[in-house]
Amino acid sequence: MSLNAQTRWHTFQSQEEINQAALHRILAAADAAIAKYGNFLIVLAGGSTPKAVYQLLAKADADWANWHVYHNDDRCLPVDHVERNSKMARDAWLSHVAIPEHQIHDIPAELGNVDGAKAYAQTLAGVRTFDLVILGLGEDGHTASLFPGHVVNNTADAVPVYHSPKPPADRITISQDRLNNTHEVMFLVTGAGKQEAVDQWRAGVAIPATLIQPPQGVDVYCFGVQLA
Ligand SMILES: O=C1O[C@H](COP(=O)(O)O)[C@@H](O)[C@H](O)[C@H]1O
Repeated sequence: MSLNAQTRWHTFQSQEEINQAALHRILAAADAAIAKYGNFLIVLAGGSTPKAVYQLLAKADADWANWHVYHNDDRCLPVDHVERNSKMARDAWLSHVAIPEHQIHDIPAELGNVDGAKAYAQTLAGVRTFDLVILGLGEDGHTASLFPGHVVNNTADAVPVYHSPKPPADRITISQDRLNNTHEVMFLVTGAGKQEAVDQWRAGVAIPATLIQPPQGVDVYCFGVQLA
């Protein structure tokens, strides 16, 4: 199957429509996984795009006791730094629901990219195929902390990132191969400045987001005008 055939584009007219659709997709994936496996393994995107969806999840009714939460990347900054992806997710959502603390797996990016990546690779060791990976798209086409021009590093499930073009320079990301080890992927693509990356993606140009090709393909939630 071609790359584009595995990329399903879902278009919406407003941010609120995207947020509601994403909310329902996440809750449905959770119900299905808990019915099948007894638990739900979700991997969160960072950045600004998913925050409103996380705020909706904070008010949702779900079987939180069976949710296990991971992050697709984080920035090497102090734990309580406003730019930490884990802080954003906790403030918007995770601190407001009854997911057991030991099932919230923050990336220990405060340890630095080498030690933090090693520790997170150990956290991921033996974890089954993820159920749902949520991803964002940067203006330069990056996703998670997989950046254009960087050598793809699949030596471990979590790997250090150096010289990120988007600050901070040091980061940790789940590797391409481990992100692809998932039943579902949902990209949330909104925000100014993403049009060029979307155009490249749709034209079949290789950008970091196109490294994500799990067996079931990916679903991209974006505005209709982005595809016009
Ligand atoms: O730096 C990052 O950027 C991407 C996109 O962020 P956004 O603010 O444009 O939504 C994000 O998906 C990634 O997790 C984050 O670390």
